[in-house]
Amino acid sequence: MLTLDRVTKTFRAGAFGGGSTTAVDRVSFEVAPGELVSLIGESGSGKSTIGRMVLGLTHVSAGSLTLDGERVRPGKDFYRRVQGVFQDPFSCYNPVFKADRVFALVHRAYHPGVPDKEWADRVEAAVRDVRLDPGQVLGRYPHQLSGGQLQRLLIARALLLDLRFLVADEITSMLDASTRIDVLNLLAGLKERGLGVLYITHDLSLGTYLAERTVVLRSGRVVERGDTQKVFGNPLHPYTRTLLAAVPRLNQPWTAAEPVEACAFHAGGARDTDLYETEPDHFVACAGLPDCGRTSA
Ligand SMILES: Nc1ncnc2c1ncn2[C@@H]1O[C@H](COP(=O)(O)OP(=O)(O)OP(=O)(O)O)[C@@H](O)[C@H]1O
Repeated sequence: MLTLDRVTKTFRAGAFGGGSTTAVDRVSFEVAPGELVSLIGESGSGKSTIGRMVLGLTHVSAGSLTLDGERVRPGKDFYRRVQGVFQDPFSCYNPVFKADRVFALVHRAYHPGVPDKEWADRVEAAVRDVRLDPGQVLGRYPHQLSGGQLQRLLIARALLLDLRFLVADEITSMLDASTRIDVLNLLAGLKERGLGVLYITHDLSLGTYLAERTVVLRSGRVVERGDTQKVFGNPLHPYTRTLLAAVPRLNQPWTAAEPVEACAFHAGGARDTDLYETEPDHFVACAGLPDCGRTSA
C-alpha cells in the first residue's frame, strides 16, 4: 500500500536560491495493491514531482510517504519492488545497447543467482507477456524499435523484478491510439497480478479508462479525489468540471471551458487543503459548495 499523508515538496527558486516554490502542497491519498489510481491535472500541477517522490528520485520536504508502512529508501532493495515508466521510452535506453542488454543488466543487478538459461526463459516469458515476439525485438537497437515496443519492453523489465508498485508517468502520450490501448491493457494485467499503479496523466479519458480511483491536482493541491465514477460522474469542484468540459467530444462543437470563478480555492481564498467527504469515497476541497460552510469570501 502506498500512502501519502500531507506530502509537500518545496523547491528552491530565484537567481540565488533565496526564494522557494511549493510544487506539491499537503497531498494525501493511498494506492492499494491491485489498484490503479490516476493522478490528473494540468501541466505544472505537480504530478511528476509526486511520481518522483514515490520513486525516491527527489526528497519529500514535509509530510510522510510510505510504501507498505516503510519510508522510501532508494536502493537496490527498493527498486526491486518499485519502478517507474516514463513518457519518452527512448530516453530510458542507451542507444548503443541492444534491447536484450537491458535485461542482462537486470539479471546482474537483481537476480545474479539465477542461472543464464533460466534467466533467458524468464526474459522470453516476460517479453511474450507484453505481447512482443522475443525473436523480433531482443536483438535490436532502440532506434530499430517503435515507441510502443520500447514502452512494452520497459514494462517487461518491470515484470522481471519482484515488483509491488509501478509509477507510470504519461506513458501513453507518445503512442498512437491503438498502441495506447494495448499499453493500458497491459497495465490492467499488472493490476490483476496485485501491483499498485500510480498512473500520471493530463488526459482525462485515459485516466478514467482503468482507474478505480482518481486524484485531481491543481497547483500542487488535491481539489477532488475518490472513486473514479463518482469524481467524473458527479464532479463537485469547479476545476474538475472545467477539466471535464474541456475534453473534446466527437460530433460536438468544442466550447471553451468555463472559468473557475466559483471556487474559493482558485481565488486563493481557501487557507488549507482539507477535503470534505461528500459521499463515501468522494472528497472535494473547499470550492464554494453550498453546504461546506467554510467557503471564504
Ligand atoms: N527541480 C525543480 N526545481 C524547481 N522547480 C521545479 C523542479 N521540478 C519541478 N518544478 C516545478 O514544480 C511544479 C510542478 O512540476 P511538475 O513537473 O511536477 O508538474 P506536472 O504536473 O508533472 O507537469 P507536466 O504535465 O507538464 O509534466 C512546476 O511549477 C515546476 O516548474
